[in-house]
Amino acid sequence: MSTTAVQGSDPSTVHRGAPAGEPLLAATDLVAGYVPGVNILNDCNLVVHPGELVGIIGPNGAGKSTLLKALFGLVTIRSGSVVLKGEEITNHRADSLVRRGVGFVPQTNNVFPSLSIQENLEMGLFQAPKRFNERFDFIVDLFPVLGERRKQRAGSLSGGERQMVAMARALMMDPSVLLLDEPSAGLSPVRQDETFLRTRKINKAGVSIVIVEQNARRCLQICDRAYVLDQGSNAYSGPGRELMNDPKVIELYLGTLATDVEAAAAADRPAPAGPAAGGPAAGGPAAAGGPAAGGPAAPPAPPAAG
Ligand SMILES: Nc1ncnc2c1ncn2[C@@H]1O[C@H](COP(=O)(O)OP(=O)(O)OP(=O)(O)O)[C@@H](O)[C@H]1O
Repeated sequence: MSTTAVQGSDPSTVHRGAPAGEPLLAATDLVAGYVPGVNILNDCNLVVHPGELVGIIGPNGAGKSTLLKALFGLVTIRSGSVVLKGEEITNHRADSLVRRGVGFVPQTNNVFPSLSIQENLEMGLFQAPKRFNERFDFIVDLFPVLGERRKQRAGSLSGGERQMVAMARALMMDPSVLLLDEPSAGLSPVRQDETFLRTRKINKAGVSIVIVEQNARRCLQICDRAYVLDQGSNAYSGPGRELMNDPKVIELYLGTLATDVEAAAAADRPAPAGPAAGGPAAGGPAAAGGPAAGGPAAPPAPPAAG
């Protein structure tokens, strides 16, 4: 089945493949931006149903990170609405969103390097410290290594391990939906794989997830549904594996099929032209927003990921 290009904001095309029933999170016709008069999101739509893992992919500068930040109150929404569990949360402050069940993991500066793993997790629960033992048990069930190494300084961890701590910190408040901003960025391929598996594991534990990713193929492999954003609007949407095999999405956003490259290599001829596989080149503007808002002050930048 080929994927439907999104036309206007007809929910049946904008949210193709979405389960029936009341969504957990629904963003409708969002217009948002940083500079007065310049909109980065243009009538952007997204729904997340309970238990879903939803991906957001698209070229550099498409507005993927901006969409997450708008959902989390870090970028002002100029028009449109965000509804969580039937309740309007448009432009609510991040700390209030955290209390209501929205977790956010920024792309960078997302751990306190001078604090231990346990202290980082305590920071994630500063609005409800009495729940520490219960939530810590949940985290250690998911990621046993965090229990074994709870006294280790976060700054001494590898990039992939720091991402794990950042996700765990956001999970401490028991969110119903977790927003992940490019968790694989800057990691080696092996660490990226681990990060995608961890994301899936968190989702299987019952947490709905919205994940923004540069690594479009891996993202489509793990997510239930995905949205392709282009210039701040929905371009395509559908089940992850359908999008991955849709010729238009491949041509515009995913690049040459790996199988084409393999076949070309075997035949010792150039692969078909197209953008680099794995999505457009990284190196877009640095994401604004800093550490998970709704939490304590910004931790200093962690050492380079590895
Ligand atoms: N803090 C900011 N102030 C002004 N403009 C910004 C800010 N952050 C991002 N932008 C602009 O918003 C647009 C969308 O950026 P955004 O980071 O949301 O895109 P993206 O799809 O996540 O891209 P990438 O994959 O490169 O991270 C870009 O044109 C960018 O320059």
